[in-house]
Amino acid sequence: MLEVTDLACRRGERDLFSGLGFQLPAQTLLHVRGRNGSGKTTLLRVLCGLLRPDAGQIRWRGEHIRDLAEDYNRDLLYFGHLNGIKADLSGLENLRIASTLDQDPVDEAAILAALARIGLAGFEDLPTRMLSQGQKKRVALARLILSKAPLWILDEPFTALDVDAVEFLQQLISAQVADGGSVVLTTHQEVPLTRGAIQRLTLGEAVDDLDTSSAASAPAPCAPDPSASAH
Ligand SMILES: Nc1ncnc2c1ncn2[C@@H]1O[C@H](COP(=O)(O)OP(=O)(O)OP(=O)(O)O)[C@@H](O)[C@H]1O
Repeated sequence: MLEVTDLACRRGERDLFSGLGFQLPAQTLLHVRGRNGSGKTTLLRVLCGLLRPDAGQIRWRGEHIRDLAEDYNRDLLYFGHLNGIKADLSGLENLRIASTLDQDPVDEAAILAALARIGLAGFEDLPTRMLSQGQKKRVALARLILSKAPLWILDEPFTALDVDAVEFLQQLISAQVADGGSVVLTTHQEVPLTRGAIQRLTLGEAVDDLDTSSAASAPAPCAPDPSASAH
Protein backbone atom coordinates (compact mmCIF):
# COMPACT_ATOMS: atom_id res chain seq x y z
CA MET A 1 0.00 0.00 0.00
CA LEU A 2 1.27 3.44 -0.98
CA GLU A 3 -0.17 6.09 1.28
CA VAL A 4 0.07 9.81 0.61
CA THR A 5 -1.00 12.40 3.17
CA ASP A 6 -1.33 16.16 2.86
CA LEU A 7 1.21 16.39 0.05
CA ALA A 8 2.18 19.82 -1.30
CA CYS A 9 4.62 20.89 -3.96
CA ARG A 10 5.59 24.31 -5.23
CA ARG A 11 7.76 24.85 -8.30
CA GLY A 12 9.03 28.33 -9.03
CA GLU A 13 6.17 30.71 -8.20
CA ARG A 14 3.41 28.13 -8.59
CA ASP A 15 1.67 25.85 -6.10
CA LEU A 16 1.21 22.71 -8.18
CA PHE A 17 -0.77 20.81 -5.57
CA SER A 18 -1.46 20.89 -1.85
CA GLY A 19 -3.40 18.85 0.68
CA LEU A 20 -3.15 15.89 -1.67
CA GLY A 21 -3.93 12.52 -0.14
CA PHE A 22 -4.73 9.06 -1.39
CA GLN A 23 -4.19 5.41 -0.62
CA LEU A 24 -3.10 3.01 -3.32
CA PRO A 25 -3.51 -0.59 -2.22
CA ALA A 26 -2.32 -3.68 -4.07
CA GLN A 27 -4.24 -4.51 -7.25
CA THR A 28 -4.88 -0.83 -7.95
CA LEU A 29 -3.92 1.58 -10.69
CA LEU A 30 -3.83 5.32 -10.07
CA HIS A 31 -4.33 7.23 -13.30
CA VAL A 32 -2.92 10.76 -12.90
CA ARG A 33 -4.26 13.23 -15.44
CA GLY A 34 -4.05 16.95 -16.06
CA ARG A 35 -3.08 19.61 -18.55
CA ASN A 36 0.51 20.17 -19.67
CA GLY A 37 2.40 21.77 -16.81
CA SER A 38 -0.18 20.80 -14.16
CA GLY A 39 2.42 18.86 -12.17
CA LYS A 40 2.02 15.21 -13.17
CA THR A 41 5.72 14.52 -13.67
CA THR A 42 6.50 16.47 -10.53
CA LEU A 43 4.06 14.34 -8.52
CA LEU A 44 5.52 11.11 -9.88
CA ARG A 45 9.07 12.23 -9.07
CA VAL A 46 7.94 13.12 -5.55
CA LEU A 47 6.32 9.70 -5.16
CA CYS A 48 9.60 8.09 -6.22
CA GLY A 49 11.56 10.08 -3.68
CA LEU A 50 13.51 11.88 -6.42
CA LEU A 51 12.05 15.24 -5.44
CA ARG A 52 11.35 16.46 -1.93
CA PRO A 53 7.78 17.73 -1.39
CA ASP A 54 7.17 21.03 0.40
CA ALA A 55 4.80 19.27 2.80
CA GLY A 56 3.24 15.91 3.43
CA GLN A 57 4.17 12.29 3.94
CA ILE A 58 4.55 9.32 1.66
CA ARG A 59 4.45 5.88 3.24
CA TRP A 60 5.09 2.53 1.62
CA ARG A 61 3.74 -0.45 3.56
CA GLY A 62 3.36 1.80 6.56
CA GLU A 63 6.85 3.33 6.63
CA HIS A 64 8.10 6.70 5.39
CA ILE A 65 9.84 6.28 2.05
CA ARG A 66 12.75 8.44 3.21
CA ASP A 67 13.35 5.96 6.08
CA LEU A 68 13.05 2.97 3.77
CA ALA A 69 15.55 4.45 1.28
CA GLU A 70 17.06 1.51 -0.65
CA ASP A 71 14.31 -0.85 0.49
CA TYR A 72 11.78 1.43 -1.22
CA ASN A 73 13.90 1.60 -4.37
CA ARG A 74 13.99 -2.17 -4.50
CA ASP A 75 10.18 -2.31 -4.49
CA LEU A 76 9.84 0.45 -7.07
CA LEU A 77 10.20 0.61 -10.82
CA TYR A 78 10.23 4.18 -12.16
CA PHE A 79 9.83 4.79 -15.84
CA GLY A 80 10.54 8.46 -16.54
CA HIS A 81 10.37 10.64 -19.66
CA LEU A 82 13.99 10.03 -20.57
CA ASN A 83 13.67 6.23 -20.48
CA GLY A 84 17.07 5.85 -18.80
CA ILE A 85 18.52 4.28 -21.96
CA LYS A 86 22.21 4.83 -22.70
CA ALA A 87 22.68 5.50 -26.43
CA ASP A 88 26.09 3.87 -26.79
CA LEU A 89 25.00 0.61 -25.22
CA SER A 90 22.93 -2.12 -26.84
CA GLY A 91 19.50 -3.16 -25.64
CA LEU A 92 21.05 -6.19 -24.01
CA GLU A 93 23.68 -4.12 -22.18
CA ASN A 94 21.15 -1.49 -21.13
CA LEU A 95 18.86 -4.09 -19.62
CA ARG A 96 21.71 -5.88 -17.90
CA ILE A 97 22.70 -2.60 -16.20
CA ALA A 98 19.09 -1.67 -15.44
CA SER A 99 18.45 -5.02 -13.77
CA THR A 100 21.58 -4.61 -11.67
CA LEU A 101 20.56 -1.07 -10.68
CA ASP A 102 17.08 -2.36 -9.85
CA GLN A 103 18.94 -4.73 -7.49
CA ASP A 104 17.22 -7.58 -9.22
CA PRO A 105 19.80 -9.13 -11.57
CA VAL A 106 18.38 -11.42 -14.23
CA ASP A 107 20.29 -13.75 -16.52
CA GLU A 108 21.03 -13.07 -20.16
CA ALA A 109 18.49 -15.61 -21.43
CA ALA A 110 15.70 -13.78 -19.60
CA ILE A 111 16.82 -10.44 -21.06
CA LEU A 112 16.95 -11.85 -24.59
CA ALA A 113 13.50 -13.39 -24.11
CA ALA A 114 12.15 -10.03 -22.90
CA LEU A 115 13.63 -8.22 -25.91
CA ALA A 116 12.11 -10.82 -28.22
CA ARG A 117 8.71 -10.46 -26.53
CA ILE A 118 8.80 -6.70 -27.04
CA GLY A 119 9.57 -7.19 -30.75
CA LEU A 120 13.33 -6.54 -30.76
CA ALA A 121 14.67 -9.96 -31.75
CA GLY A 122 17.63 -9.30 -34.04
CA PHE A 123 18.23 -5.82 -32.54
CA GLU A 124 19.66 -6.96 -29.17
CA ASP A 125 23.28 -6.08 -29.89
CA LEU A 126 22.87 -2.81 -31.79
CA PRO A 127 23.80 0.38 -29.93
CA THR A 128 20.43 1.90 -29.06
CA ARG A 129 21.36 5.16 -30.81
CA MET A 130 20.85 3.15 -34.02
CA LEU A 131 17.27 2.27 -33.07
CA SER A 132 14.14 4.27 -33.84
CA GLN A 133 12.41 6.28 -31.08
CA GLY A 134 9.75 3.58 -30.70
CA GLN A 135 12.37 0.81 -30.59
CA LYS A 136 14.34 2.69 -27.90
CA LYS A 137 11.16 2.99 -25.92
CA ARG A 138 10.59 -0.74 -26.35
CA VAL A 139 14.05 -1.44 -24.89
CA ALA A 140 13.07 0.60 -21.84
CA LEU A 141 9.71 -1.16 -21.63
CA ALA A 142 11.40 -4.55 -21.60
CA ARG A 143 12.33 -3.62 -18.01
CA LEU A 144 8.66 -4.01 -17.14
CA ILE A 145 8.67 -7.58 -18.42
CA LEU A 146 11.68 -8.39 -16.23
CA SER A 147 10.52 -6.46 -13.18
CA LYS A 148 9.32 -8.08 -9.98
CA ALA A 149 8.80 -4.70 -8.29
CA PRO A 150 5.36 -4.45 -6.66
CA LEU A 151 5.08 -0.71 -7.40
CA TRP A 152 5.41 0.75 -10.88
CA ILE A 153 5.48 4.50 -11.44
CA LEU A 154 5.19 5.23 -15.15
CA ASP A 155 5.39 8.68 -16.73
CA GLU A 156 3.76 8.75 -20.19
CA PRO A 157 4.88 5.22 -21.07
CA PHE A 158 2.76 5.08 -24.25
CA THR A 159 4.46 7.98 -26.03
CA ALA A 160 6.11 7.02 -29.34
CA LEU A 161 4.69 3.49 -29.34
CA ASP A 162 2.83 2.00 -32.28
CA VAL A 163 -0.57 0.32 -31.95
CA ASP A 164 0.82 -3.16 -31.24
CA ALA A 165 3.23 -1.88 -28.60
CA VAL A 166 0.46 0.15 -26.95
CA GLU A 167 -1.68 -2.96 -26.69
CA PHE A 168 1.24 -5.00 -25.34
CA LEU A 169 1.99 -2.37 -22.71
CA GLN A 170 -1.68 -2.23 -21.71
CA GLN A 171 -1.50 -5.98 -21.15
CA LEU A 172 1.68 -5.69 -19.06
CA ILE A 173 0.12 -3.01 -16.86
CA SER A 174 -3.09 -4.98 -16.54
CA ALA A 175 -1.12 -8.11 -15.55
CA GLN A 176 0.90 -6.15 -12.97
CA VAL A 177 -2.32 -5.00 -11.30
CA ALA A 178 -4.04 -8.40 -11.61
CA ASP A 179 -1.00 -10.07 -10.02
CA GLY A 180 -1.28 -7.89 -6.93
CA GLY A 181 0.94 -4.95 -7.89
CA SER A 182 0.23 -1.23 -7.83
CA VAL A 183 0.72 1.21 -10.69
CA VAL A 184 0.83 5.01 -10.80
CA LEU A 185 0.54 6.20 -14.35
CA THR A 186 0.33 9.42 -16.35
CA THR A 187 -1.14 8.99 -19.78
CA HIS A 188 -3.74 10.50 -22.07
CA GLN A 189 -4.79 6.95 -22.88
CA GLU A 190 -7.25 4.64 -21.12
CA VAL A 191 -5.79 1.45 -19.64
CA PRO A 192 -8.35 -1.35 -19.47
CA LEU A 193 -7.86 -3.77 -16.57
CA THR A 194 -8.94 -7.39 -16.47
CA ARG A 195 -8.86 -7.37 -12.68
CA GLY A 196 -8.28 -4.72 -10.02
CA ALA A 197 -9.35 -1.15 -9.34
CA ILE A 198 -8.69 2.15 -11.06
CA GLN A 199 -8.43 5.44 -9.19
CA ARG A 200 -8.31 8.72 -11.06
CA LEU A 201 -6.62 11.91 -9.97
CA THR A 202 -6.77 15.04 -12.08
CA LEU A 203 -4.28 17.77 -11.22
CA GLY A 204 -5.27 21.35 -11.78
CA GLU A 205 -8.92 20.83 -10.93
CA ALA A 206 -11.04 21.36 -7.88
CA VAL A 207 -11.52 19.23 -4.81
CA ASP A 208 -13.85 16.51 -6.06
CA ASP A 209 -11.34 15.46 -8.72
CA LEU A 210 -10.29 12.27 -6.99
CA ASP A 211 -12.77 9.59 -7.92
CA THR A 212 -12.49 5.87 -8.02
CA SER A 213 -13.81 3.26 -10.36
CA SER A 214 -13.34 -0.45 -10.63
CA ALA A 215 -12.71 -2.95 -13.36
CA ALA A 216 -14.63 -6.20 -13.58
CA SER A 217 -14.07 -8.46 -10.55
CA ALA A 218 -12.35 -5.62 -8.78
CA PRO A 219 -11.96 -5.41 -5.03
CA ALA A 220 -13.56 -2.40 -3.43
CA PRO A 221 -11.25 0.55 -4.02
CA CYS A 222 -10.00 2.38 -0.98
CA ALA A 223 -11.73 5.58 -0.05
CA PRO A 224 -9.94 8.71 -1.25
CA ASP A 225 -8.81 11.17 1.36
CA PRO A 226 -11.73 13.63 1.55
CA SER A 227 -9.29 16.48 2.12
CA ALA A 228 -7.49 15.85 -1.16
CA SER A 229 -7.17 18.79 -3.47
CA ALA A 230 -5.06 19.78 -6.40
CA HIS A 231 -4.72 23.37 -7.51
N1 LIG B 1 13.18 22.31 -12.08
C1 LIG B 1 12.11 23.11 -12.14
N2 LIG B 1 12.17 24.36 -11.62
C2 LIG B 1 11.09 25.17 -11.66
N3 LIG B 1 9.91 24.83 -12.20
C3 LIG B 1 9.81 23.62 -12.71
C4 LIG B 1 10.90 22.68 -12.72
N4 LIG B 1 10.48 21.54 -13.30
C5 LIG B 1 9.19 21.77 -13.65
N5 LIG B 1 8.80 22.99 -13.30
C6 LIG B 1 7.48 23.57 -13.51
O1 LIG B 1 6.51 22.81 -12.80
C7 LIG B 1 5.30 22.77 -13.54
C8 LIG B 1 4.85 21.33 -13.63
O2 LIG B 1 5.77 20.60 -14.45
P1 LIG B 1 5.54 19.05 -14.73
O3 LIG B 1 6.60 18.60 -15.65
O4 LIG B 1 5.36 18.37 -13.44
O5 LIG B 1 4.13 19.08 -15.49
P2 LIG B 1 3.34 17.92 -16.28
O6 LIG B 1 1.93 17.96 -15.80
O7 LIG B 1 4.06 16.64 -16.15
O8 LIG B 1 3.44 18.46 -17.76
P3 LIG B 1 3.42 17.70 -19.20
O9 LIG B 1 2.02 17.16 -19.38
O10 LIG B 1 3.68 18.83 -20.14
O11 LIG B 1 4.48 16.67 -19.20
C9 LIG B 1 5.58 23.43 -14.90
O12 LIG B 1 5.01 24.73 -14.88
C10 LIG B 1 7.07 23.51 -14.96
O13 LIG B 1 7.49 24.67 -15.65
